[in-house]
Amino acid sequence: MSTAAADPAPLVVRTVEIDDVGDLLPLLPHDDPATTMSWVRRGEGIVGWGAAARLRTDGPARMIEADAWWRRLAGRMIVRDEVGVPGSGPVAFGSFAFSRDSAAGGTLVVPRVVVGRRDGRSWLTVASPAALGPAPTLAQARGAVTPVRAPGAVRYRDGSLTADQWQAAVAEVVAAIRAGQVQKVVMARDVLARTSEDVDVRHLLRALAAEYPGCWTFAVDHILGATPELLVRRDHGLVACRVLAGTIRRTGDDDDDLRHAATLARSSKDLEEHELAVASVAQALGPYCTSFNVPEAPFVLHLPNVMHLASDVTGVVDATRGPSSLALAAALHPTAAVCGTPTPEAAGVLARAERMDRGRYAGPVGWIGADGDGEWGIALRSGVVQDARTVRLFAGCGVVAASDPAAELAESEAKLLPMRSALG
Ligand SMILES: C=C(O[C@H]1C=CC=C(C(=O)O)[C@@H]1O)C(=O)O
Repeated sequence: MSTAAADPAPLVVRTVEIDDVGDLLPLLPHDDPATTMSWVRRGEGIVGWGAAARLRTDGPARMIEADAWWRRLAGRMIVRDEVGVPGSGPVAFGSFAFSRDSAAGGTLVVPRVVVGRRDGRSWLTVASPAALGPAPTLAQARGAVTPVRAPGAVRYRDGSLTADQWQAAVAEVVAAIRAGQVQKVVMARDVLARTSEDVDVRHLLRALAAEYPGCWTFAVDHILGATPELLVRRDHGLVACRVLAGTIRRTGDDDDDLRHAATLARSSKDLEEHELAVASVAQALGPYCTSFNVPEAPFVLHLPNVMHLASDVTGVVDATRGPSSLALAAALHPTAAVCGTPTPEAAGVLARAERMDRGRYAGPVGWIGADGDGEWGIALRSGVVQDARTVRLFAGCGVVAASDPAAELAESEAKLLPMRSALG
């Protein structure tokens, strides 16, 4: 089921080129987690604020309904785009729950203002129901800017399970895998952060982007984070997915880390986890592609906190009649990197073992343009702003027959680190 504020009047969308803005994140004018949006990597991408149109969806068809709503809305817009690059012109940011049964559902938001930067070019997009007026300026579009605040002191407490309970749950899942019920299950846990000052999402986003420039720093409708995993990008018919599964922690010592990277690349436990994740992407994407490439072996992706086995899967779809980036995200979700193998059985096992609703964590997050192109990540290494001073952090680990609960707990702590250090 979906609800939009009303069937909105046709939006007028205007994009103009502006002087190089440098950093995008400092442009965000306010701290409202409902209407502060980001999709930024290595200083490029888009940020947005305000809401010219908004859709809320639920249930198994939450992404497909959102895709249809966007197609209808985009089809009725009056557009003047003087830049014509991915992310200019009309865009909607979205985030969707991991589970079809989650109360968290999904959201698509068309920001009132978007600022983008790509290949040295910067642009400003303004969307409103008004008639096409004079070209907007960045200062007008930002309006009143509030100062960025740090969250102050932070106290952490257990989420749905204590660390011991979570390790016991992982042990039960390992037993179920060894008994042949499933092959792989991704087990997640949550931790609650309580801050002494109100949370300003801009503070967290800037810290994440500074520490994890190679990740996509995202924010949409209360969830934010820095994810290394690209569920799908569609750009003029070219489709790309960055599949991650199989992890080792960084030690901080470069020589040790290089040795660990070599160990990871040979680890049969991690290679098994990774192969299952790649297979799930290949199976879901294959039917939509006219050609398709899956690398023979993964490479090791180095992040400041962990290293992952990574594979870049690419394909070609029909750019005019093929599925949109959001439809592809719907087809791919949930991959075995966040759910397990086989998908339905793993989803059942994790729902029982985790004893929590994952909400938007591990769901698709990203943006879509009027032509259906866009980028969708998996909302990992993330937190949900639950109220002014509470952020719920999440992290998960792929569990296979050879997994050890204590090692998985340590891995989940390493994956919580980006959000913990952003909180200060
Ligand atoms: C589920 C998460 O990570 C996935 C992505 C990369 C590596 C993973 C792993 O090695 O377990 C997980 O499959 C998470 O970060 O919350």
